[in-house]
Amino acid sequence: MGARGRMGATVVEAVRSAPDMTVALTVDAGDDLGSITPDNTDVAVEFTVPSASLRNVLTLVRSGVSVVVGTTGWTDEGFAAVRDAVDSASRAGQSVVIAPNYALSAVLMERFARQAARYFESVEVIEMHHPDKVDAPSGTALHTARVVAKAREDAGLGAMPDATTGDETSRGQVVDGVHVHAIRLRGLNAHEEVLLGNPGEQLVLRADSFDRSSFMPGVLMAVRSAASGTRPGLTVGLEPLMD
Ligand SMILES: NC(=O)C1=CN([C@@H]2O[C@H](COP(=O)(O)OP(=O)(O)OC[C@H]3O[C@@H](n4cnc5c(N)ncnc54)[C@H](OP(=O)(O)O)[C@@H]3O)[C@@H](O)[C@H]2O)C=CC1
Ligand SMILES: O=C(O)C1=N[C@H](C(=O)O)C[C@H](O)C1
Repeated sequence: MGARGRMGATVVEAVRSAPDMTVALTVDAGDDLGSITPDNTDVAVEFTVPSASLRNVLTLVRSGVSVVVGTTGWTDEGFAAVRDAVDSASRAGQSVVIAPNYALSAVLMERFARQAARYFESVEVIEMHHPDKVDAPSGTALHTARVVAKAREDAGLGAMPDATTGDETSRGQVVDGVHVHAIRLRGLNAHEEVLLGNPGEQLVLRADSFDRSSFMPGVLMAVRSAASGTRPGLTVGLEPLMD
C-alpha cells in the first residue's frame, strides 16, 4: 500500500532485490484493497498517510493478510482496534507489525534514551525532517518522548526544571511532560536528537537517516517475521523483533 509514495517505492525495490521475497501486487490511493488476499499475498506492507492507515490495516487483517505498517500517526485506540482484529483473525499465525521507525539506528537510539533517562534531570527531543513530511512531530519523536517519560516515571522522577512563564509556543509540543521540537528543512531526510542534561554535563544521542535505504533492513526483518507466523498478534515497534 502506498507503492508510488517515497517509502512505498523504496520498499518495492527492496523486496524485488531480496532473494527470498517477491512483489505480489503494488497498490496505491484509489486502488481496490480487495485485490489483496491470502491467495496472492503473505504479507502486505503499508506506508500511506495517517488518515488512511487504520482503515487500510483493519481491511487487510479482516481479509486474512498479515501486515507490516510504517505509517505514522497511530493512537492507543488505533492499536487496540488492530489488536482486537488480529487476535480474532481466523488465520493461524496472522500478525501485524507497526513501527514508527524501521531504521536500526533510530531503534537503538530510543533504547539508549530509555536506559539513560533515569539518570538526568532534563530531557528534550528534537526531530528534523524533509519539508514534504505531512505530520509533526514525527511518529518516532512522539514514541521516543513517551518511552523517556515512562522511564522517568518508573524511576520516580518528577517534572523537569523549566522557569518559562507566559507564551510557551517556543517550547515545542509537550508529550507526557517531555518537550518535542520539530524542524522542517530542505536537504534533510530524517534525523532525531535526544538531549539529556544534568548540572555541568550533557549527553546527546543522535540518529541520522540520510537516505530511505536506511529503513529497508528493518522493514524486511518485519516482513520475514510476519511471514514466518512465529509472532502472531500485534507487535508495536521493531525492537521486540531485534531481540
Ligand atoms: N516507519 C518508518 O520507518 C517510516 C515511516 N514513514 C512514514 O510513512 C508514511 C509515508 O511516508 P512517505 O512515503 O514519505 O509519504 P508519501 O506521501 O511519499 O507516500 C504516501 C503514499 O500513500 C498514498 N496514499 C494516500 N492515501 C492513501 C490511501 N487512502 N490508501 C492507499 N494509499 C494512499 C499516496 O498516494 P497519493 O500521492 O496519490 O495521494 C502516496 O503514494 C508517513 O506516515 C511517514 O511518516 C516514513 C519513513 C520511514
Ligand atoms: O516521514 C518521514 O520521512 C519519516 N517518518 C517517520 C516518523 O514520522 O517518525 C520515520 C522517519 O522519521 C521518517
